[in-house]
Parts: sequence; structure tokens; C-alpha cells
Amino acid sequence: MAATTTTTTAQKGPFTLTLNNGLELTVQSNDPIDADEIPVIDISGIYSENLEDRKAVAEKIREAAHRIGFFYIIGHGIDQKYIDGTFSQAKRFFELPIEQKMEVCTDKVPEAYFGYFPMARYNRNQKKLNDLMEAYNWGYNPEYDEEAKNKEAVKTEFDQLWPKDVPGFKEALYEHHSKLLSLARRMVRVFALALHLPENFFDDYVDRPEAAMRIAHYPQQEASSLDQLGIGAHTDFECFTLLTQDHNGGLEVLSKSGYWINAKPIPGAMVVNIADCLMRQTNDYFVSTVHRVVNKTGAERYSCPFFFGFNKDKKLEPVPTCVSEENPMKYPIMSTGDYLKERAAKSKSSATATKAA
Ligand SMILES: O=C(O)CCC(=O)C(=O)O
Ligand SMILES: [Fe+2]
Repeated sequence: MAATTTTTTAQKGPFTLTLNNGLELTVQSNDPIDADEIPVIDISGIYSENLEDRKAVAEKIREAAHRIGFFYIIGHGIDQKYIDGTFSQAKRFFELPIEQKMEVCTDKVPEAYFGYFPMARYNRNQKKLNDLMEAYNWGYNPEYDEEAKNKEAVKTEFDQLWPKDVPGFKEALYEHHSKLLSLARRMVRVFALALHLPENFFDDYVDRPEAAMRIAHYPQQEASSLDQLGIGAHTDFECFTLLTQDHNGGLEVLSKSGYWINAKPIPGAMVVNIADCLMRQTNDYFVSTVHRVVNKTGAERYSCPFFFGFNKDKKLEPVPTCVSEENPMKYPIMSTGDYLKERAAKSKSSATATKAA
């Protein structure tokens, strides 16, 4: 584990923030603020038989996805028992001896973004100290997809990256994953309505989606957030993320005005954020917003993001309602698979710190 030191460097800005994709942004202050910019949206209307109810949810999502790219959802229908199950598996996994965790280290699959990401190994924003977190990622498997049309297994090296001798771990995590998969497919329909497209516009984009999930563990950090972060500032790669966080807090979202806003935990709510693929697909109408984690809560923090993207072979190209002669296409067209591969490789290599962890 990285040594932690406390520094008294002033937290006042403005600062230039460099993301690992090269993007530079201005941050006004390093201190997070409380603000009510992240709306809480009751999405129970997505389960209504009445199209008008679904459209009403979609309009709220349209506003939030365009303005800040982050919102809380309540009424999402995910039973608390799956969330509790995942958090208890997370604690169990991260308490394993380091040798056992290293048996499933992500280094074994250089091309993929799965397996164990060791504590304080990465450094996304060139901070003095590496990001103080560890994580375990796993991916889509049609065997655990209740709605899969094609049950043929996905044969990736990742299949080998389940820890041995942790009975029930994989099953409990996939139980939660499969519920989130169904919710994500509903969300895709609501996003289509939010973009003023037919509700089924993306249906055949998500029959074999990129749907990776992660459990993450952030110890309390002593160092100043100028010197160290829990997870450095970044945007997510896929279409959107459904994040379940524990009650501790620590997630911060960069507002357009350049302030870090606390995305405080709300009991029973999940945080949704737009990610880069959907930003490209909407020609920047929906914003993929920069976020980070700083755990100064005095407690161990756990979280569980579910990253949802389209089928690998689907093209990332702007939807018809987001492109016109006056608003031409901003990004070259490429497949979801190629885009995600490029981003994951960059993140894994450029995020690896040279400093000893
Ligand atoms: O732990 C969190 O709250 C956020 C994690 C995150 O942003 C990520 O893993 O991409
Ligand atoms: Fe993220």
C-alpha cells in the first residue's frame, strides 16, 4: 500500500486538470462544494404501461443528461438484497491475502479491463501519490443474462479471472449484474425517448452489450487531495454508468463552472452518469462529465459501478435528432468495440504509475 502523507498545500485554484485522454480543463477550486445541481429523478414511470408516463421520466432525464450528465435515480426497482449481497462479497474479496488477489490480477489480460486492479497502482492525474483504491472488474456473460437471445458463452481470457476458493462469489455478483442489465435495457429505451427518437431505437444495440461491473474499495486517505485521490478525475468510456455507493460519500462531480460538487449518497438511490459513447452518439448533446473520488470520510468506502455500453459491433455515430447541417458530426464514426478497446488500453497503460506503490 502506498505511504500516505499529509500536506498543507493550499486548495485554492484555479487549476488546470489534465485527463489521461489529454483533455485539459480548468478547475476553480480543489475543495468540493455542496450544491443541488444533481437532480433526483423518480424513474418508476419507466415501468408504466402508459407511454406518457415513460415520456415524462424521459424529459427529466433529457434535462439532466444535457445540463450536467449526472442524476440520481429512485424507484429503479433493484432490490436492496442484491446491493447488500454485492457489498458483502466486496468486503470478503478485498480482505483476501494479496497473493490470492494477485492470482486474478488484470495484468494477466493486457487487452481487457477485467480482474483485480491492485491498491494504489494507478495514477490518473499525475498526482504525487497513486490513487488510493483497489478494484475487481468482471464482464457480460450471456449465461447470466435473463434476456439473452444467444446463450453462447463469451470466450475471453477473462473467464479465468474469477478467484479460486471463494464459493458463491461469482454467483452473487452475477445475480446483481443480471438485475442491473435489465434495468440498463429499460434505461436505454428511456434515453431513446429523451432524444426524441422512437422508444425502440436502440433495442437491437443491446442484445449482447458491453456490460462490465466493478467492486471498488477506497481506504480513508490522509494526504491532501492535491497530492492524492481515491480515483483520479476521469470520464467513463461506455454509454452510461449505474453507480451504487455505500453510505460514506466521497464521489465528486465537476460542474460546468469548474467546481467539484459532492455527489452525496442518498439511501436507496443510484447515481447515473452519461459516459463517452453516449456523448459521441448524441454529438455532445448529452455530456460525459468528469468525476473523481476522494475518501476523507474516516471510513473504508465501497462502491459498485455498472458500466453499460452497446454491442461491440454497433457503430458510434450521431443519432438523427442530434446532427444537422448547422450542427455537423463532431467525431469520426467507429465501432463501439474499437473505441472501448482503445480507451481501455490507454487507461491501463497511461494510468499505471511509475512510482512504487
Ligand atoms: O467509486 C465511485 O463512486 C466512482 C467510481 C468511478 O468513477 C469509476 O470506477 O469509474
Ligand atoms: Fe467513473
